[in-house]
Amino acid sequence: MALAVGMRVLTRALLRPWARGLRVAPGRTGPAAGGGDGMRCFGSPRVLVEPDPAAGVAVVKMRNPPVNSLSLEFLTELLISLEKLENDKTFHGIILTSDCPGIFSAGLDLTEMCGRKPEHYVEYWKAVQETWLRFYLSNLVVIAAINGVSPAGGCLLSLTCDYRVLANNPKYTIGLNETLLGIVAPFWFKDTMVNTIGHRATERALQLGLLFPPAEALRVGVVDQVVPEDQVQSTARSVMAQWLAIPDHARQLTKTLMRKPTADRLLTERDADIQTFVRFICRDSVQKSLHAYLEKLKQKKG
Ligand SMILES: CCCCCCCCCCC/C=C/C(=O)SCCNC(=O)CCNC(=O)[C@H](O)C(C)(C)COP(=O)(O)OP(=O)(O)OC[C@H]1O[C@@H](n2cnc3c(N)ncnc32)[C@H](O)[C@@H]1OP(=O)(O)O
Repeated sequence: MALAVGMRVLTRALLRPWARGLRVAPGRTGPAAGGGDGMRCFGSPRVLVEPDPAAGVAVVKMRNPPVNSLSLEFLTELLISLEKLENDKTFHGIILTSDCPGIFSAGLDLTEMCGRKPEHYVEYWKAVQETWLRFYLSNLVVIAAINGVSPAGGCLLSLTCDYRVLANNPKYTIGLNETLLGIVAPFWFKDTMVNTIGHRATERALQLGLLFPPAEALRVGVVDQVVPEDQVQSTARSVMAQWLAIPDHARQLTKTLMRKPTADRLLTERDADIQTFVRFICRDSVQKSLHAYLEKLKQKKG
């Protein structure tokens, strides 16, 4: 039932004008294309997929410049790529990384949550929920190769993965910093963090809106490994090999066992969660905070 609702959201998204024609954008044969067996890179304007069929792995590169903010279009393209890889028996694992230098993802797109109509907020929030559910429950092994800063929704996206490798650069901070923007991480953001680093560490991190630099992120457990920047992709590949050596069905069932209770909470409260989001985001005080935050980002330049 829940899956059917999810499929409807995805199908509706695919029917949108900007989503048409996104299914396959054939490109060059990828450098990781498994020794020239002819499988090409594919993807969409904002998501580049480099398949390595010999290894059963695809590298999914986010390229929504300048900061990989998770706009409605971008989320839809990510979902389409994930679905395509899940439906292709060649692939058992994906490495999620960024094509934008120094930035993994700036999180949810603030312009999707500012000055729009309530109907837009409903549509946007459904896409955010769907992305979290799909990545969190994916049967594929998903490894995040975090090659840049990763606040809020960017951090959440990495937390849906099975393993996180972070580049050792002090600028590459990661965390759920929503409170700094005057907003609140929803319960399923919080649950995902609690499942990763525990209750007390989450309580502190979320209230203070902490963005952890690499050493701290490793210490608290937000990431599993910190490596020199030029070793992020190779490390993600070695880790992937280790995970893929486990019998798939046993690994998948274990993942489901671990994650389903958390996902079920959102699945049963999905509509209420949308209403809560829309009510919250429509508040004058919240809109003011978000506008001020966006302005601050813009003024930083000048
Ligand atoms: C009772 C409970 C109720 C709960 C109800 C729910 C409540 C709502 C929950 C919402 C959860 C929100 C999750 C989020 O993810 S919010 C987004 C958080 N993200 C951030 O705080 C990051 C902001 N960005 C930055 O810090 C920097 O941009 C960054 C470090 C990522 C990069 O810095 P850099 O110097 O390289 O680039 P610029 O800052 O100059 O940015 C370039 C342009 O990009 C625009 N930008 C940046 N981030 C975003 C964004 N997240 N969304 C949209 N646009 C973004 C920035 O404004 C620049 O634009 P211009 O070129 O036009 O100036």
